[in-house]
Amino acid sequence: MTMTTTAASVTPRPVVTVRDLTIAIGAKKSPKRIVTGISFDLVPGRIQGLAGESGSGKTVSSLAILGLLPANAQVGGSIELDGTELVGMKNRALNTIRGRRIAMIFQDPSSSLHPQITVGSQLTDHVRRHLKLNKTDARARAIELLTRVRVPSPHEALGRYPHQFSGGQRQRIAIAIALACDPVVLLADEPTTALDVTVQAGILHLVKDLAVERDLAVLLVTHDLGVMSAIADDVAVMRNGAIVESGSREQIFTDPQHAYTRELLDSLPGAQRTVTKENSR
Ligand SMILES: Nc1ncnc2c1ncn2[C@@H]1O[C@H](COP(=O)(O)OP(=O)(O)OP(=O)(O)O)[C@@H](O)[C@H]1O
Repeated sequence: MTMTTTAASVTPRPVVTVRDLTIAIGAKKSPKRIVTGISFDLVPGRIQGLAGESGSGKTVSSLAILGLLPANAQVGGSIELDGTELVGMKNRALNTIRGRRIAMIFQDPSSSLHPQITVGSQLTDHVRRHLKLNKTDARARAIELLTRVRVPSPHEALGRYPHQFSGGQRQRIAIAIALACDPVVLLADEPTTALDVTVQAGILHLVKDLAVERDLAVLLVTHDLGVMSAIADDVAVMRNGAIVESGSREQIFTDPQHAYTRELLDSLPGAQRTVTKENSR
């Protein structure tokens, strides 16, 4: 007898919905339009990619989700987190969401790590502040997180400073801090761009595994289509502040519809293009 089930085909409800997002930055009377009405969803357990060349508006869009745009930015449209509107939300309210429900990692892990504070203190201060854990529980949590992101010798790592780790390990530590409060959303902006190719794959697979095991909705921002094809489930391609095409990874990489997407794929070096296509099957 053949068993059929519909459960596997049901995509979970998005935790973040971005609708008609517009962003302009600059003087009130003549701001520069940077994002011109983009829409996408972030779904638990899935990785949504935002691709496109430098300056297309990827970073600005992800910063808008965190409410981290400069004061002279004008934001229109809607960004909902579990039904709560974030656009126009007061900074104080946003502060409780940032780092707690929505976390972010950046290209340069050093930007999320204090150079003069031990890794242990950075992790335990974070969980003690947000989760109100006592010292012992915070330390146990820090070790558990470092173990999960596969930082070698987690107990010793707690007493070391960021510069005593390699770039890849620093990014793992930044990921541990990002995960410390069990966020529902992870924004990853060029998380492997500063790393050696050999180190990149490990970080990408970690992000992918974490998305699945923690039901984390991930926004992966990168200009690198090789990175995108390695782990994204869905891809939106941005150009000049607009999304020109979006679809599943497979569709974007094997059957691109928009001329600009084809142009981006064609600009990849031959070998990488083959890998990228193979990754997406
Ligand atoms: N604070 C700001 N004030 C004025 N313009 C800005 C500001 N931040 C970004 N921009 C402009 O917004 C546009 C989009 O920048 P953004 O960083 O989002 O691009 P990107 O697609 O992420 O590219 P990259 O990978 O190079 O960061 C660029 O033209 C940039 O100069």
